[in-house]
Amino acid sequence: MTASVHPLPELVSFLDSLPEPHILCDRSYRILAANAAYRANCGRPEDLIGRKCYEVSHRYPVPCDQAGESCPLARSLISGQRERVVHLHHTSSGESYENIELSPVRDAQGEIAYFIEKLEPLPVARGFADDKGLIGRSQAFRAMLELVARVAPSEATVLLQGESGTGKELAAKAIHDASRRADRPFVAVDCSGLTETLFESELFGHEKGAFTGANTRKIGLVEAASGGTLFLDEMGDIPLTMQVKLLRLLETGTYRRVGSTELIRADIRLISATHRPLKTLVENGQFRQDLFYRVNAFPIGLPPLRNRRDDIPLLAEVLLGRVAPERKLRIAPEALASLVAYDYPGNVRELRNILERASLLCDGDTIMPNHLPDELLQPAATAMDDDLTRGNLPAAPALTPETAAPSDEEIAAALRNHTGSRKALATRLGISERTLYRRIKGLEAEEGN
Ligand SMILES: Nc1ncnc2c1ncn2[C@@H]1O[C@H](COP(=O)(O)OP(=O)(O)OP(=O)(O)O)[C@@H](O)[C@H]1O
Repeated sequence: MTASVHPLPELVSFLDSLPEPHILCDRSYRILAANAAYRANCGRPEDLIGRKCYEVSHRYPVPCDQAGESCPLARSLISGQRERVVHLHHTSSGESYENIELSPVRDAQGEIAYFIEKLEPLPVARGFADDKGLIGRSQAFRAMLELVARVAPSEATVLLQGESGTGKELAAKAIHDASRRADRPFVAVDCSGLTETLFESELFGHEKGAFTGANTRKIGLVEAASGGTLFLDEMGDIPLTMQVKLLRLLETGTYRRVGSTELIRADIRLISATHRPLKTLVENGQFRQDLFYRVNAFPIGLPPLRNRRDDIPLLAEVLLGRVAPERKLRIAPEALASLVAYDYPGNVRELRNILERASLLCDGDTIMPNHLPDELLQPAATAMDDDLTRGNLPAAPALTPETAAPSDEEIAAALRNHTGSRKALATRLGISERTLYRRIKGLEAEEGN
């Protein structure tokens, strides 16, 4: 039986028949009824009925829009229609992201009298207890998550744009997991690692004898992803000649294996990612405009970590639990202050690496400043001077999608001067480690010519 204080028996019994958690509120945010699914999720009737929805879900003393979040009830009162938002809610299993759908219910005079709120857990971020999901609470992160949640159930082609280590692959996987294709394959392809000749046969497969070394017939990644999602990472690195083939696949929905004349129908959803500004590449003639419009149907920007600094304490805590699950490590306030002040050219990946290293250096249960790398402990200018005296590269300005990738000369100079690991160098250049390897390979090939 639905718990309620309201004499609306038909509506209340209808709510109780619904499997998803639902509540009925009045215009002043008061919960009038909660169905069984909601009570199982969020608490006993005496803790719910008559209380304000923002107190129950958020533990806020004021409505969400006065606490810096968007409030679907306030929005619905203005728009007069159904509103959807993504909120972080307190549930019986801890904090978790929920899709909230709020529908107004009108009285006989046509005035909005009540609201029905439906809650659905968001498969794109199953809460922080999950060992893989996206983590964040900041405004910039929520705006990104809301787009991810909205586009996931559709078939739209998505372009994820953001610096290296901002979580593009994690977001792509989240979209796949929340889509109708979730139980089919998610196939990730690193386009920067593929040479021109490999690109076509890897993507489309080849027939036996199609070229020297093709001893057997091989299915391509498009076929392997059939029914699921194909994730093309580092889309900006696809050579122009291959862009034509990709465009044809997207336009016709068909492709041919190398060495075959048979047309095969592709059943994939495409998600691509880039840390390079595709628009600038189009202007420079390095990326086809027609392909750009195809892949850019639904762009989502992933914010760099330094633009969502308020997420660092939460990220640090959850990531520490992920890198050292068997230990109960905590972070000393001084160490946390250094973590929050740092700029993270390598974004969340760099934070994760810093925490992994700190957990290995820490014998006790508290991460102290001396477990953190030097560059976090010095003011920016001092860190840079120090680096210069050691002959290391000064921290490169972090690459944003608006700025260019480092030139070959910059990479060659960085390689000559850098004494640390390749991982550290990639971080400083603001590119992923695999991109650095590819660029070094390119430089070596040039030197060999
Ligand atoms: N919001 C986040 N919450 C939790 N972990 C994250 C988040 N963003 C990134 N990470 C972690 O940071 C690392 C890098 O993430 P990911 O590979 O998705 O980044 P990327 O943008 O695809 O990087 P690249 O452009 O270099 O391929 C992974 O270990 C991932 O789990």
